[in-house]
Amino acid sequence: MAERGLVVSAPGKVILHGEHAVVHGKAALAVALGLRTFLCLRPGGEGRLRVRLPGVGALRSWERPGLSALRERLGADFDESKPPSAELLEALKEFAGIPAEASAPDSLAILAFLYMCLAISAKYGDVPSVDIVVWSELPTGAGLGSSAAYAVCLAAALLHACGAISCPLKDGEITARWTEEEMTLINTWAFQGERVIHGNPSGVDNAVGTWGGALRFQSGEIKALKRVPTLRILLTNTKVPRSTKVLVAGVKEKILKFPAIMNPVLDSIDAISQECQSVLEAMPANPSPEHYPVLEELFDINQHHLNVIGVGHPSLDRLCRVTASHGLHSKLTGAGGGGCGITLLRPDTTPQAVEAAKRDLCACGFECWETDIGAPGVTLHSSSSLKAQVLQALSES
Ligand SMILES: Nc1ncnc2c1ncn2[C@@H]1O[C@H](COP(=O)(O)OP(=O)(O)OP(=O)(O)O)[C@@H](O)[C@H]1O
Ligand SMILES: C[C@@](O)(CCO)CC(=O)[O-]
Ligand SMILES: [Mg+2]
Repeated sequence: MAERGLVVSAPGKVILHGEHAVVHGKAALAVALGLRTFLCLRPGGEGRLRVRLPGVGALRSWERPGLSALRERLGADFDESKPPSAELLEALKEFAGIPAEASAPDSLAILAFLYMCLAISAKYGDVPSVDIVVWSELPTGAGLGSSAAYAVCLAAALLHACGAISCPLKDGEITARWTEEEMTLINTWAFQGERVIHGNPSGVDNAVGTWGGALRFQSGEIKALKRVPTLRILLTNTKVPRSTKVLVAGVKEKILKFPAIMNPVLDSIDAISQECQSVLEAMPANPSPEHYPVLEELFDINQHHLNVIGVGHPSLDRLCRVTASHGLHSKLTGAGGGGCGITLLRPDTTPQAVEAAKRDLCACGFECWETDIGAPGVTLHSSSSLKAQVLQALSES
């Protein structure tokens, strides 16, 4: 590890279509957001590992011998090809003094850290004494993949600290990316972190956090979209809190209760993802308005489907009504139940029209912003290029 440490970052994501259905083997289309989570890893005090997570108000520190003893005791249970077992997570919670039914953001974040740290060091060798601080431009728990961006940053930093992946940053460079093979490894371990936080994730969010850009994800298969036009998306955070884990479990229950009713809905969502992909790939790089009616209609249909499978929320209905009154089409994104919605802006939607919609959305107590999509995936930064942000995060924790 470099003397002054290193900084890694990973983007959040927007799911255009396929949330929830993707957990059940259907296709999803997702794009990386221009909002990122950052992690700074620096050599730490002798014999200790320290983690500061100002975004969830957590600060923890452990003696390395205590962690090594725990790893020895549980070593056989760490297997990155399987979901972490309930017994293993219980043992980690007991060690960290986390309540058995923990679902608070700080508890889940610490649990994911401990799991990844011990599992990675069981496989690749000890994590040295380090100080870790994580900060984010993403709202936590709002549907923009904050858990996956966190897990991707942790995976990259811990794999790097153990020497399992290289340091691709050359002297004088500000950013660098890892090789395809290294990114596959980062993605595998980030998925394990997501499993600790989400219970039963599909893997789409960590795939976008790792690879960035725009991709189609189905049953673990990741394909970059052939061509993605410049899409203008307005993001709105209803600020209604929700848990992806709880929403995913609720959908599963509904499918088990009404399989003949719910499975066709999932098939229809799958068909929406296919149709949207075909439209996007047929569009020119700078699309003209005539391509938009189909994309808008697909947003509307999918939003109805997501309500049918039980992941809507009155705040999201309101968001859709407000944007519809400005001639704009919206759907929830991510797990739903509150959190964020996305609104498709046409190339000819005027700045005045966007401002008017934003004003009405803000009057509902929502927060909105226009953002870039198709951002790069997991990235290594020179720590000097992000010095101000590192100092700010340290002062907040
Ligand atoms: N910056 C962060 N620092 C530490 N933990 C974080 C951070 N961001 C997210 N987390 C962890 O991720 C959890 C939120 O994950 P959750 O999956 O519910 O929401 P999301 O990932 O933002 O939305 P979605 O999964 O719908 O895209 C938090 O409770 C916390 O444990
Ligand atoms: C709701 C979900 O489909 C997307 C969350 O961003 C869950 C997942 O795929 O893991
Ligand atoms: Mg998540």
